[in-house]
Amino acid sequence: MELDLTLRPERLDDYVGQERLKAKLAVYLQAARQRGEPLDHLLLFGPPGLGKTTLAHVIAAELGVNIRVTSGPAIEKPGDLAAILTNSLEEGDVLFIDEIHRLSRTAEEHLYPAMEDFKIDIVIGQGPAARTIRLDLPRFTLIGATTRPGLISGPLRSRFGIVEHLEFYSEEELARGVERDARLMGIAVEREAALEIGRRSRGTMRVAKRLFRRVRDYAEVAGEEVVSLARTRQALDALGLDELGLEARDRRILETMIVKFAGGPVGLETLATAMHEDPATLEEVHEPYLIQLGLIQRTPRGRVATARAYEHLGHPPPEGPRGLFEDA
Ligand SMILES: Nc1ncnc2c1ncn2[C@@H]1O[C@H](COP(=O)(O)OP(=O)(O)OP(=O)(O)O)[C@@H](O)[C@H]1O
Ligand SMILES: [Mg+2]
Repeated sequence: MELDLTLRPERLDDYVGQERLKAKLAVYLQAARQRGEPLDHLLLFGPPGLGKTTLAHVIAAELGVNIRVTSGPAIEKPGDLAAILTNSLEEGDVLFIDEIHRLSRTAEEHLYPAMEDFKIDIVIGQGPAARTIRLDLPRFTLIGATTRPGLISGPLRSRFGIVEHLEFYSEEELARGVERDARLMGIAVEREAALEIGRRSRGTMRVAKRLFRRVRDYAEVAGEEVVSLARTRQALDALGLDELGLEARDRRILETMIVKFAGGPVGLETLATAMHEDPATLEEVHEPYLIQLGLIQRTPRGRVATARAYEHLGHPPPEGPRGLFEDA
C-alpha cells in the first residue's frame, strides 16, 4: 500500500492516458490559476480503478493547494459535513468526496449552499430554542467521484461546473503505466511483456499495476533480469486470466446468461440472484468492461449476451435474432 502511494502519479504530466480529459483540465487549471480563483466543482465518474482518486490528488497538486479526503458514507450527519467544511479547509483547497452517490439526502442538501454560495447552515441548540446560523466558508473546490453516475441526483449534479467521465485505457496506455512503475521499481520489462499485461488488464490501470506485481514475482523467482513476454504469459495464465483479460467471474456471468437465460435479455437482479452475486458488484465492476468489449449489451429489456460472447466461450452461435436491439 505504501509502495502504491509512492508510485501514484503526482502531476498531470505523469498521469498516463485520459488525454481528452487532461487537455480540458489543463485549460481549466490554468484559467483558475490566472484568475486566482478556485477551480469549479468537478464531478468524476467511471468504473473502479481508472484513476479518479489519483486525478483528484493530481489536480490539488497542480493547483498547489491542500486536499481533504472523505467519502459519502463517512458523512452521516449534516454536522459531519459542517465539521469538515469549517475546520479543515482553506481558501482554494480541494475537498474530495469519494463515493459521492452514497451521501445521505440531508448531507446532500447541506452541501448545496456550500457549493453554490460557500455558506453552510448549522443548527445550534435543541427544541424550541434551536436556531440556525449561516457560516461563511472559504471558497473551495469540491471534487466528487462516483462509479454510479445514475445514482447522483439531478440537483447535486447540476451544481458541478465540470462533469467528466474517465475512459478505459488502451493496451498501449496500460503498458506505459506498467513501464512507469517498472522504472520506479528499478525493473526492466520487455515492451511486448508490458503490452501483454495491458491487453489483459480490463482497460483498468489498477488491474495493470496489480498484474505487473504478480508477473514480477514470477520473473524474480525465475531469476529473470528482464521481464519477458513468455514469463508474463505464464504468470497471467496462472492467474486464470484469459486472452481478453476476463477472470473466472466475468466468464461465469457470460456462461450464466447463455446457459440459464438463453443469452437474455435478462434483468440484472435476476442474473445476480442466479449467480448468488451482489447486483451492484456485477453492475459496477464487471459489466462496464464486458460492455466495452462488446460481449454483452444493455437493452431496455435487460442484458443480452452477444454473438461474440458465445464465440469467446466456445458456444455455438445463438439461432436467429434474440432481441430487437441485438446487432452483433
Ligand atoms: N492515469 C494513471 N496513470 C498512472 N497511474 C494511474 C493512473 N490512473 C490510476 N493509476 C493508478 O491506478 C491505481 C488506481 O487508481 P485510483 O485509486 O485513482 O482509481 P479510482 O478510479 O479512484 O478507483 P475506485 O473507484 O476504486 O476508487 C492507483 O494505484 C493509481 O496510482
Ligand atoms: Mg478511488
